[in-house]
Amino acid sequence: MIRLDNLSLSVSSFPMGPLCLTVGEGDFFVLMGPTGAGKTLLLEAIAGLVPVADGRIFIGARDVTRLPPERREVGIVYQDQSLFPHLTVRENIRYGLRFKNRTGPGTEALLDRLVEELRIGHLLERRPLHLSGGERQRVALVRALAVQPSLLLLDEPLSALDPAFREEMGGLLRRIRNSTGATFFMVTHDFTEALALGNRGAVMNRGRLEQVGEVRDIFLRPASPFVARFVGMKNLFRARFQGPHALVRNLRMRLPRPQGRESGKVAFRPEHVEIWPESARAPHPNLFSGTIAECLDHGFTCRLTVSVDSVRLTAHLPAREAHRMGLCAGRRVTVAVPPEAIHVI
Ligand SMILES: Nc1ncnc2c1ncn2[C@@H]1O[C@H](COP(=O)(O)OP(=O)(O)OP(=O)(O)O)[C@@H](O)[C@H]1O
Repeated sequence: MIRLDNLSLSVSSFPMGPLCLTVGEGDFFVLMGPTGAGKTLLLEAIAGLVPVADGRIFIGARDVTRLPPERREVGIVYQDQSLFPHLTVRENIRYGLRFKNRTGPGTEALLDRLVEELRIGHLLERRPLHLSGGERQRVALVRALAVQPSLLLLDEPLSALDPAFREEMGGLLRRIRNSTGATFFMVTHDFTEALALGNRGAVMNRGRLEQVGEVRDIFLRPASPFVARFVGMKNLFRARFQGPHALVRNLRMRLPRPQGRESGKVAFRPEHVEIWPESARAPHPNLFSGTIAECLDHGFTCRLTVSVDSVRLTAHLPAREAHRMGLCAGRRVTVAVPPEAIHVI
């Protein structure tokens, strides 16, 4: 549905690309990356809002590289919502419909459904200035979805909503994507959102795509140390390989499979590290005795740092579990790292 063919942009002093990317029809694609990585710029390039220095952009079968935004047939929902300040909510939504020449009973029925589901019925006669950030975001979503674009570009569309409503709107976006078959391309900073909504995605860093693939793969099998750190793989170590084992300093860890090279990096998620009482016999090959160096309470979860010889392992546990076990700094524990949780980079 979207194909970027060696795309380069040069906006001010920020060089981007060359990028190659294919987003399939009907994908819910999530673009992640640290602040300033170039995510919004890429979205804007696809929409036709920033000039292309080199390469091509295809949407469907059409080469849209030189087409103006209004001829690309994409919807866009911005972080700052970009509603017309002098029009009411109703007029803002209708403007999009008229502009795209979408009329008829089907459109009216969809509009009614969207107004109801995004709960903006009571806002229709107001102007954007008199709406909260979350209300403006909902109006912008209705305006973009009402024209039934085959490609919808979303720049953090849920960021101004409270957590409960955010989850609900995420569910709504997924339902709309499923029922329309449209392709969604969404920038997000929220990992939970990326995992819950996206089927495919990418991580961007300094104007380049570090990894493209299934969202779960990005979180479980990062392709580079940068992606591993970005997606929260707190345990990332240099290692030497000996057949099916990795040596991280003095720790010998069993790997899921033998490695054909001498050295590299191993990474595993803190959520996959298990903490057992010192005396327990955990059913794992990778068991290490250590001392809790730090126990940080995050409310519903605890982050533990455990010193095992000179290696510091990080584990995330449900807070209830950590309290039940009486975990605190100085306690001796057994740490288990399931081999299948270890990813080799
Ligand atoms: N119109 C512009 N003119 C010049 N520089 C720009 C323009 N838009 C963005 N930039 C610069 O390009 C870089 C990438 O910006 P971009 O907004 O794409 O980042 P981002 O990944 O979306 O960040 P965030 O997550 O903070 O929204 C930044 O250094 C920014 O200052």
